[in-house]
Amino acid sequence: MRKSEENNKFRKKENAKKQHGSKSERPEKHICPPGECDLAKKCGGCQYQGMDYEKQLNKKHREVKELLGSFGKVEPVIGMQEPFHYRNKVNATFQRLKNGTVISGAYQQGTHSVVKIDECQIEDKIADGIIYDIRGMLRSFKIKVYDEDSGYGLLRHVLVRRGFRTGEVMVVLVLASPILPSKNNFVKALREKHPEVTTVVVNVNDRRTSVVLGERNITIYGKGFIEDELCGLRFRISPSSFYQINPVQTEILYGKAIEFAGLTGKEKVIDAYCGIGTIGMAAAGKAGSVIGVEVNRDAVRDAVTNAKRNNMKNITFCNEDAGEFMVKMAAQGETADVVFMDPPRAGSDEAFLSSLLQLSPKRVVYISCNPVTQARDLKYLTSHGYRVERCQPVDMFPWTYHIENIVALVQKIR
Ligand SMILES: C[S@@+](CC[C@H](N)C(=O)[O-])C[C@H]1O[C@@H](n2cnc3c(N)ncnc32)[C@H](O)[C@@H]1O
Repeated sequence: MRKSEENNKFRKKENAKKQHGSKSERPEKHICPPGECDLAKKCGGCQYQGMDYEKQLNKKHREVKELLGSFGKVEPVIGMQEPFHYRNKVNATFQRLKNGTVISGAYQQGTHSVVKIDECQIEDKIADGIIYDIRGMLRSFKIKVYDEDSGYGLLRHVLVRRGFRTGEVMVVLVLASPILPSKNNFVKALREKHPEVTTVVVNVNDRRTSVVLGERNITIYGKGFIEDELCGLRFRISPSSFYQINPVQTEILYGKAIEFAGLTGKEKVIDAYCGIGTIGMAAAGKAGSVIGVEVNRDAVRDAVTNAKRNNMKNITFCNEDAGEFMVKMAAQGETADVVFMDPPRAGSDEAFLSSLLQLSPKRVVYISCNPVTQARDLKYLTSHGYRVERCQPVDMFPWTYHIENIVALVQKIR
C-alpha cells in the first residue's frame, strides 16, 4: 500500500457513478492490479492488496454470511466508489536504524520492526505528507527517536487526524517525556511547510507499552482538538477520542443505522459506546430523547460540547462503563425504546446484554467492526427474545479484511 498511483482509468470510469448500495448499482469493475503496492506483504495492513475491489466486497459478503447468515439475510456489502486514501487518521511509528537513518511507518505484521512508508494508498495524502516532513525536521531540531529496547530517546509516534469536511488538521507528537525542545520553532517550521495544520498536541507516553497514546495531552499550538462535519452536524474530536476513520462510509453507516432504528420522534433512545456522540446526535432529531454512554472521559467531554455546539436539547451523556450503566438502569426499573450499541472489537459483555433484556427495547441496532464477536452477542440476544430483522455490511476498510456490520434486532412476538 503506497506510492501506488491510483488507477486513473478507474477514477475516470467511476467518478460519474454514485455510491453503490446494491450489486447492480456497483461499479462494474474495481481495479488494483496485483503487486501495485510494493509494501503490501511487509506491512501487512492491507491483506486484500492485489485483489479486485469487487472481489473484496464479495469475499467480505461471504465471510459475514458464514458468521451471521444463520440469523437472517445478509445484504450485499455497501462498498466505496473510490476506495483510496480514505483513512482520516494516520499513525506513524518512528525508528532509528543501525546506520543512523530514521524511518517512519507501520510495524511489520507481528513484529516490532517498522516498515518505512512515505505514502500509502489508503491513508490521507495530506497526513502522509506531514509525517514525511516531520521526519525530515528531526535532525535539525535534534529530536531523538525513542528506542523501545533501551527506553532512550523522545519521539515515539506521530498521529495526524484530518477533518474530512473542515480540512482542520491535528498533529499529535507522542513523546516519552513532556518536553519538546524548541517547541515554538518546531511548530513554526511545521506550519511553514503545512499551513493546514490547525493544532499541535504533545501526548506523553512514558510507559513501556505498545499502546500508542499516553494519558496526558499538552496543547502546544491551536485549540487542542479538530472539528469535523458528519451528517450535517459539527463534531469536536480530541486526540484520544474515537472517531470513525472513513468519513465517506461513516455517513452511509449512520444513515443505515438510523433507518434500522425506525424512529418516529417519540422514542427514548440509548446510544451505548457512543464515543463523541455521533450516532446519538445524528438520531436525536428523530427521537424523543437520547442518552449516550461512553467510558472514555475525553470523548464524553467532546460529546457534551458537541451537543451544545449543535444546539441539541434532548441528548445527555454519561461517562461510565456501558455494562455498569445498563445494570443500574435495569435495577432502577428503567426502560428504553431503541438501543444503538457500537462496542469495540471485543464486542459487548454479559452485564450489558442481560441488562439490555431487562430494559426491553423494541429495537436494538448493533453496529460492529468485528462480526465474530457480533455473532457471539447475537446468539445471546436471539436466544433471549430477539430476532434479526436486517443485516447490512458496510465496507469501511477497503483493501483490508476488516468489515463493519449493522444488525437490526426486534423483539420476537410472544
Ligand atoms: C467502535 S467505537 C464507537 C464510537 C461511536 N459509536 C462512533 O461511531 O464514533 C467504541 C467506543 O466504545 C468505547 N468503549 C469501550 N469500552 C467501553 C465500555 N466498557 N463502556 C463504554 N464505552 C466503551 C470506546 O472508548 C469507543 O469510543
